[in-house]
Parts: sequence; structure tokens; C-alpha cells
Amino acid sequence: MFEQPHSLEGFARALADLPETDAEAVAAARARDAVLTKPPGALGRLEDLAAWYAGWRGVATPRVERPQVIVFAGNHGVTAKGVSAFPPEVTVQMVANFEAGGAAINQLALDANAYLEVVPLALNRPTADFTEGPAMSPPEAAEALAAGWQSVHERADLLVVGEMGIGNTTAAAALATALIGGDGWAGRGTGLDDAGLSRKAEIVAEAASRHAGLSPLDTLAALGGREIAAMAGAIARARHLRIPVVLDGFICCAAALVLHEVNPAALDHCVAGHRSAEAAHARLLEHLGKAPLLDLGLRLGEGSGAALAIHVVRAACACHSGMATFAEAGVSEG
Ligand SMILES: O=C(O)c1ccc[n+]([C@@H]2O[C@H](COP(=O)([O-])O)[C@@H](O)[C@H]2O)c1
Ligand SMILES: Cc1cc2nc[nH]c2cc1C
Repeated sequence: MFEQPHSLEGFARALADLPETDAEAVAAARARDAVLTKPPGALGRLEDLAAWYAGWRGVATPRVERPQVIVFAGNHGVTAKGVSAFPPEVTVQMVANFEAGGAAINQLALDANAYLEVVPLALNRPTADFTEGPAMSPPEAAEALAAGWQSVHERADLLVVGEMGIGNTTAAAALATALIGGDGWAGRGTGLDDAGLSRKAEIVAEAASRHAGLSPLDTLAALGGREIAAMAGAIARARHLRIPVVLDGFICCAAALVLHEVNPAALDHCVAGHRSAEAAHARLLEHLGKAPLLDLGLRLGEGSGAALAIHVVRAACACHSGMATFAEAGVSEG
């Protein structure tokens, strides 16, 4: 088992040495799928999902029984530049709401039979404003990555990572700009008006060029946030534990992007839960080579879209593992 890394260099090593899917379990799942009582391919993407899940769990007839949802929260110095429709105090207020059970993710996790954890990360110590200097030092980023790494439950069998952080669509857009390039990564986030959006786009472009030319993990330190780094750490840990991951919206995918830029195979254990209404999310998913399971116009974060997609992954496994074969049911094959 890979030890918890303590530095950005350690995380880079953890991402260079990744377990692969179990090809035998995938082949066994595919063979079973071919004899289930349905026309071949009639369950569409559910069939691929079941085979993908079987491979990561190393079991031909898996079930989703212990999903874990982790919501990481962080505060962002760049909020001083007026990049969000909401004030930064909302982050700590929403953490209290999560802890009291009053947020959307509380209901969605309950409804998906998932264990929910909320991990606030130094909320009284926002990251530095990255238009003025790096958001985090490399050791601070490593600490946040480690917090994510540690939060994953070894016995979970599906992981959703979500976030709460006023200002974090600006950080996510800056990461995408620096790591992928081009413009148009800034969006309305919590609901910026046109003037706010053009100010945000300028800030994102300026920050990305100020912190250009760094490695992906150093870019994460310079432009990310603690909750973004923690999501990246949790996704990496899940890979080492062979726990499949459902990705959430734009910010979650920006965290995943950092891992993808270190090692393009680092997200093979991840599926895109949904396409967020944040304008650049679709483009980010395309870059990651992921097709979203749901498209419901959500732009909440908190892991909400991914928590909804737990139902889809669970249903895929229920069909795959519970259905009768043609021989068992005495149904004639075509
Ligand atoms: O998941 C998404 O795609 C998403 C899109 C827009 C906003 N959010 C949430 O809204 C917050 C960030 O928005 P903002 O405008 O403050 O950058 C943060 O708490 C996110 O969880 C999330
Ligand atoms: C109220 C509120 C709830 C959220 N949940 C995730 N991001 C959020 C942003 C706001 C503003």
C-alpha cells in the first residue's frame, strides 16, 4: 500500500506508480453481460459502467454498498477582488449548515445511502490572493493534499468528492487556463453579472500568466485552494485503494485536471457524474476525455451532481449482478 505522501514531490511519486484495473474482472463482467436477459447493448452506458466498476473492485459481479461523500471547504484570498456574487463568510456558514444537515448535499447523500463527511480546511486562514503571489506555499498545498488523502475511508466502495468555497470557480478557471491554455475558462459561478464576469476573466488571465511555467502540482499550489488540493489528494488515494470515484462539477474537475496533467492515466478510476451549468465545465470534461452521466443544469457544487450519479452507478451494478442469464431464465437468445 502506498504510504501517505508529505510533499509535492511525494505526491508526484504517488501519481507515477498507480494500480491498474483488473483486466480479468473486466473480461468476466463483459462475458456475463453478453448472456444477460436483454438484447446486446440494450442497457447502453450502464453496461460499460458495470464493467468499469467491476475492474476497479476486482469482482465480476459487484454491488455498490458503502459509498462515501466528502465535502472539503476552503477560503480564497482572491475573493477580495470581487470575483463572486456571494461574500466569503458564506463558506463557514455553509459548513455549519452541512454539519446541521440542512444543505442539499445532506439530503442527496442520505437519499443515495452514502456516508457524508465534511472537512473544513483552515477556514480562518484563507489562501493568499493569487493575483499578488502564490495562493499557497508548496508545503501548504502538500498539507491540503494530505488532508484529502487521509479522509478517504479504506472500506468505501465508491467515492464522491465535493467542495464548498466562495471564490473557487475563479481558482478552478485559473488552473484550467494555466494547465490547458486558451481563454474563456471563467464563468458566472454563483451568479456573477456581466460586469463581474469580465472582471473575473481579466483576473484569471492575469493570474495564470503570472504563475505560468510551473509543474502541475506547483500550479495547484500557486492557483488552487485547500479544498481543491484536498479533492486531488482524495482522488489519488482512492486510486491506490481501488475505490472508483464519481467526479462532480467544474471545481472538482479542476482538481482532477491537476492529477491528469501529472499522469494522463491518473483518472482511469473516475467517471464524470454530471455536466455542470458552469459554462466551461463541458470543455474541461472533453479535455479529460470524460462523458458526463447526468446533465441536469446543476451549478451547486458540494458533490451534489456526483451524489445523484451514485444512483446510476449502483443501478448499473444491480442490473449487471442481479439479472438472470438467458440459460437461467429459459429465454431464447436472438
Ligand atoms: O460545481 C460546479 O460546477 C459549481 C459551479 C458554480 C458554483 N459552484 C459553487 O459555488 C461556489 C463557487 O462559486 P463562486 O462564484 O463563489 O466562485 C462554490 O462553493 C461551489 O461549490 C459550483
Ligand atoms: C448558499 C450557497 C451554497 C453553496 N453550496 C456550494 N456552493 C455554494 C454557494 C452558496 C452561495
